[in-house]
Amino acid sequence: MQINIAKKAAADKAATFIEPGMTVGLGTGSTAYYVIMRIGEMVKEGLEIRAVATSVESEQLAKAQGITIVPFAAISGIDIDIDGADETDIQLRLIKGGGGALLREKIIAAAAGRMIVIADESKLVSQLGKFPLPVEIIPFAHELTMHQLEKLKVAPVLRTREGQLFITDNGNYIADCHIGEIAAPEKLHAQLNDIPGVVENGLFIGLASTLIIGTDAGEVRIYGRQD
Ligand SMILES: O=C[C@H](O)[C@H](O)[C@H](O)COP(=O)(O)O
Repeated sequence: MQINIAKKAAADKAATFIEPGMTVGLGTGSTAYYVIMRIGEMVKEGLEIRAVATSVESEQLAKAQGITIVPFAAISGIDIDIDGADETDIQLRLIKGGGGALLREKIIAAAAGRMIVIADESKLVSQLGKFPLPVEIIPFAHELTMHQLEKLKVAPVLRTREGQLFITDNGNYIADCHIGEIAAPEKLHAQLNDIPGVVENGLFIGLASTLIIGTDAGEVRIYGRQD
């Protein structure tokens, strides 16, 4: 596999914020892949941490790297969560869920003392919305839920994979909403989650405190909390 220098640079920097004894939230996606690999190296070098994962895929990758995954019943909190994003603005508002992991990602981000977002430069936008906003909906009467989404004029399209409906780790569907520029993300977030049948949407607002952008030259820029 060809290494993505920008994603790896952001991930390697994020891993430096991990301290011994921490409980770490592991994100999902091609950028989170690099941080899981880096944490795996650190564990092999003697770092003692425990982790929880935001997807089955990340849990399997972490275990394969020797990272200890603990059950949620065994922890009282999460010190740090490191995850990617499909889009981020300068205020650290995010669109997530391109890989379908948004619900578990948001549960873990909300429970974490700190969320660090890692991304390459292409993810940093002046206004959210070019990337279709993923909305997780339950299968029961999903046709009705889709009608409710249509009333909001968000142009929802049920996600498919290889001709079949995409199913999340939670057994739900994803409606990708083709909105264009989202003028008021906070308002839209509330409107979407007000629809019965919507489990969660991919707008992450007020959750991230640090954004690490990696560049193709292998450098990083940090936004938000720096320490
Ligand atoms: O559901 C997937 C997650 O929200 C990912 O964090 C997001 O899609 C970014 O993934 P990637 O780093 O592969 O662009």
